[in-house]
Amino acid sequence: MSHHTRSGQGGRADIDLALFGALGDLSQRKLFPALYQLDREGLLDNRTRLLGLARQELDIDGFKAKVEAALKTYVKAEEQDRAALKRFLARLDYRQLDFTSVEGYAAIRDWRQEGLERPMVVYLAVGASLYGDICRHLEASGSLDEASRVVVEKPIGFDLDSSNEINDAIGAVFPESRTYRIDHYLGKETVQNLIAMRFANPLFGTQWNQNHISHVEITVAEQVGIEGRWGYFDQAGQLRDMVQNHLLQLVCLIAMDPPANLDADAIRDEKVKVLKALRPFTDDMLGRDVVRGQYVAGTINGKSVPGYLEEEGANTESHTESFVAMKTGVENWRWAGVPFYLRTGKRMPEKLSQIVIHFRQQPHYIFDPDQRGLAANKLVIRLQPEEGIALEVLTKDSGLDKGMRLRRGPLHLDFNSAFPKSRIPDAYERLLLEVMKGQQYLFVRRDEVEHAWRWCDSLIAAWEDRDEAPRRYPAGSWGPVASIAMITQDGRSWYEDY
Ligand SMILES: NC(=O)C1=CN([C@@H]2O[C@H](COP(=O)(O)OP(=O)(O)OC[C@H]3O[C@@H](n4cnc5c(N)ncnc54)[C@H](OP(=O)(O)O)[C@@H]3O)[C@@H](O)[C@H]2O)C=CC1
Ligand SMILES: O=C1O[C@H](COP(=O)(O)O)[C@@H](O)[C@H](O)[C@H]1O
Repeated sequence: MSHHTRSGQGGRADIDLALFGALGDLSQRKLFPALYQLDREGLLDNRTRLLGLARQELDIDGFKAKVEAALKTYVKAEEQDRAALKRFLARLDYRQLDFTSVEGYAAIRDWRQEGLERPMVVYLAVGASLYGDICRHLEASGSLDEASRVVVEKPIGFDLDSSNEINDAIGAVFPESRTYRIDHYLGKETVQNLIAMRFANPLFGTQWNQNHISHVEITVAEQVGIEGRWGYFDQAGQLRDMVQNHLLQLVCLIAMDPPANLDADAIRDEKVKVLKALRPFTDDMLGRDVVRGQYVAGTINGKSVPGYLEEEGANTESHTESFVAMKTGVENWRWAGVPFYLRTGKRMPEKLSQIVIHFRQQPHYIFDPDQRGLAANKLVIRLQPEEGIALEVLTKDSGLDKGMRLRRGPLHLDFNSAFPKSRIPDAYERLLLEVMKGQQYLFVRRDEVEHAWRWCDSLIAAWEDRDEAPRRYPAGSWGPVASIAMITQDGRSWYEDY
């Protein structure tokens, strides 16, 4: 049986996992908790082993103590289960390793000897500058076989050229069919529901085009600032950090044509077509259709927070954007003339990720002329918090004195109350499980990364030519006033029923 399809006893994931950067932030905060949850849910094969790799000298007990502490911190108290924790810790092993030197990689090859009958997943929870070295050293040390898979984190580069270098280095060792590029937004429950909602419901399937949709809005607002990551973030900015990957993936899932089936490449082929059809930015659009912002000191939930230029390690000259809003479009038959308004920023009043599909009005209006603006449906897809989908519909206002007054109200599917018993898994749980099963549909293919960068690079080049300071916005606000003007100039507004 091929390693690719093997799923182990009872459909459980039967792999060995080697985790590079096992003591880093991502591993401790996200990956170990996700792996623990998979184990607790009975989704890991009894034989599955986890090897932590990091620079620190630690014995196995010291490593287990760190992982246990991370689980106690990052797993909800009611989900901590003594038996599951014991079983999980028993799977762990640890090797100290300098990732840049091939010496020491033999330890991975030796650890593999026990598990050769099942595939090894190599997870690179380290900066992308190390991906090339690690892949080469894994190969040179004989630690890999024809079934080994690699998982890599974002950001894949800083622009198209640097992403090509990184992808070439990975591709020299791992073929595309065994490379899993993470975009954790693809692991979020509601993001996957976009596929189910669009392609399983004829109601939406027939309406999903420029004949029926007037515009699309995507807001990904974060309450956090840059969380001590000045060194990385100031080089990147919100366009590279959030738009190039997460927001463009959301655009793809909203805009793509129906795939022929649910195979990874069928889905990814359709996403690539969307990325290729994104309207490129020209210089004259910059002032009108794009707003860059940077937060200054303000207040969130009654607490004062510093401005971007006062963050730890800041360089006070920086013009890096912590907010971006833009109007773009997908230039094809389905979406011609439908604006896609995107906005994302740090230090906004609340954490909120949502997509709003605005449907067109009826061709002929017969109700109160004062209510004309109300008369259209909106589909609100809430990614976080409180995952759910609401369809805003119009009904008659009740009461004898109301005549035929219209009233807006939601047909609402709140995942937590509709399906109270089902825990909504963290994105990393889903993604890790899919890698273990050898399924690639929730991972980003190389050409998706390339087209996304090509589009972003055109915008960045235009920004660099202008070298304008970003507009200021107070922390705790919804971004620069210009981002509101950008949409009101089209006679629309950002959806505000939060
Ligand atoms: N943290 C997050 O929430 C997210 C992270 N990512 C991506 O995930 C990756 C990891 O991020 P994060 O966990 O935050 O980074 P960290 O810096 O916290 O972790 C990286 C780990 O790798 C170790 N390391 C670095 N170089 C070497 C080396 N030469 N030899 C051995 N060990 C080494 C570090 O060890 P030491 O501490 O000793 O230097 C550290 O433990 C990055 O690509 C990041 O962009 C993506 C999305 C979210
Ligand atoms: O990839 C990243 O995502 C987080 C936001 O993720 P979310 O799941 O909390 O919405 C962002 O804060 C970070 O800067 C970025 O690198």
